[in-house]
Amino acid sequence: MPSPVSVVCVGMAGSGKTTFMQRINSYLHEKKNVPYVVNLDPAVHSVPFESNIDIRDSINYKEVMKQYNLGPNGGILTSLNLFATKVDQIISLLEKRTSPNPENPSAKPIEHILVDTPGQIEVFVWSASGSILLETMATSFPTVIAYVIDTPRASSTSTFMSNMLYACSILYKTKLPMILVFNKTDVRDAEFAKEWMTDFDAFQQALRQEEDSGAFGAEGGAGGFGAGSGYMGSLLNSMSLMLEEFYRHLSVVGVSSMTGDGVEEFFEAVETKRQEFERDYKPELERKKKEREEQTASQRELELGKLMKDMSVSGSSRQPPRKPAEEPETVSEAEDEEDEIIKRGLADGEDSDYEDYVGPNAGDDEGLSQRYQAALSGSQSAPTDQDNSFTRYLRASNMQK
Ligand SMILES: Nc1nc2c(ncn2[C@@H]2O[C@H](COP(=O)(O)OP(=O)(O)OP(=O)(O)O)[C@@H](O)[C@H]2O)c(=O)[nH]1
Repeated sequence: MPSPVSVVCVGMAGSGKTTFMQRINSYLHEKKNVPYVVNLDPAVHSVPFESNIDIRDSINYKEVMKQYNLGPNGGILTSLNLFATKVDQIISLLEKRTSPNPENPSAKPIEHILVDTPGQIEVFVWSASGSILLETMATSFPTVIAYVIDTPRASSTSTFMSNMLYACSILYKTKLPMILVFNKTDVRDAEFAKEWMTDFDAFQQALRQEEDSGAFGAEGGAGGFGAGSGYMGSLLNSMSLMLEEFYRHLSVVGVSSMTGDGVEEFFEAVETKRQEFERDYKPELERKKKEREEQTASQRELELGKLMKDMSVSGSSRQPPRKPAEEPETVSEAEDEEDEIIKRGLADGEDSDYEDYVGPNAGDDEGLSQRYQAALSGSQSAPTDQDNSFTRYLRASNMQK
């Protein structure tokens, strides 16, 4: 059985993300292939579908704004940051729900995880918490980005190009397979967009038509805009050439979230991208994960080494005490000496007791080092009481749904 795929919907405010989520959710319900729905938008008033995990259940966005004295975007960002601290519990919950249930083997395991994100796209895509959530998700499940575009509003060459550049930057940032969803096809068919992405001449022709109609300003005008020779025209031209390579890595579908047109095609694209993820992205992600783990392990080793060194400096008798004959010659030397005296706990400057002190020997160092190793590795994996209570909370809220 193929592994469950996670579909993360991103898109500019008003592109129809939520309506699209509602549509694909109801499509899967119709197919008796019930998805697992995650809402990551803390500021949304009401969602027209049921979420299994909802950021709003654990984070009160309005309260976050008030407590941290933040504006709307800062509030969303901080809410996401708070939520991201519990990403491990969320992933283990998702893993549990997507694997076969031993108590009910006939129950169909979840095949799709649908994730809705905040309308302020940059708050999610360019924030550390957004990256953490996406990366962690991608290390557990094949993850696909569905970038929703408002087709009627992308029908001029310049807005189309702005949208493509935005999509390109998201692809570059997330490094995940992407599907371009041209939404609202009941208002404007997406054929023009597909054509512009595959046929450079068609895009050039549309560009020329817009220039001729004066869309970028009159010929010989202040900006020098004009037929064929204008700044905007040549910029759009070279950008569309540059984006050719980017287009090749995308799946493009036209959808109407209103009528449901194109939804089947969308899920075909999801399947193609899931396979692509397994083939191309997963090995790269695993290589990076291994690299990070190795880095963390060597960093931990380094910290441990430093810790052991510090302990032997402050606690052992390896450092010979300064001879009383050596008088300090400068103020800083005098201060250093005073520090030394405080360290030894000999306020009167006599160091006879200090000579008697026996620091930890090499065998003890080793034992201590092992104990620290154990403690450090333990602190990485053992869930705290707080973690457990959050998991219980998530489970409870999930059961109610
Ligand atoms: N005609 C038409 N309108 C649509 C379609 N999808 C969404 N809309 C409309 O577009 C508007 C915005 O839709 P939303 O789903 O709220 O968009 P959103 O991207 O979630 O918006 P934010 O919550 O601000 O991020 C609403 O008025 C929808 O009714 C569609 O396929 N066709």
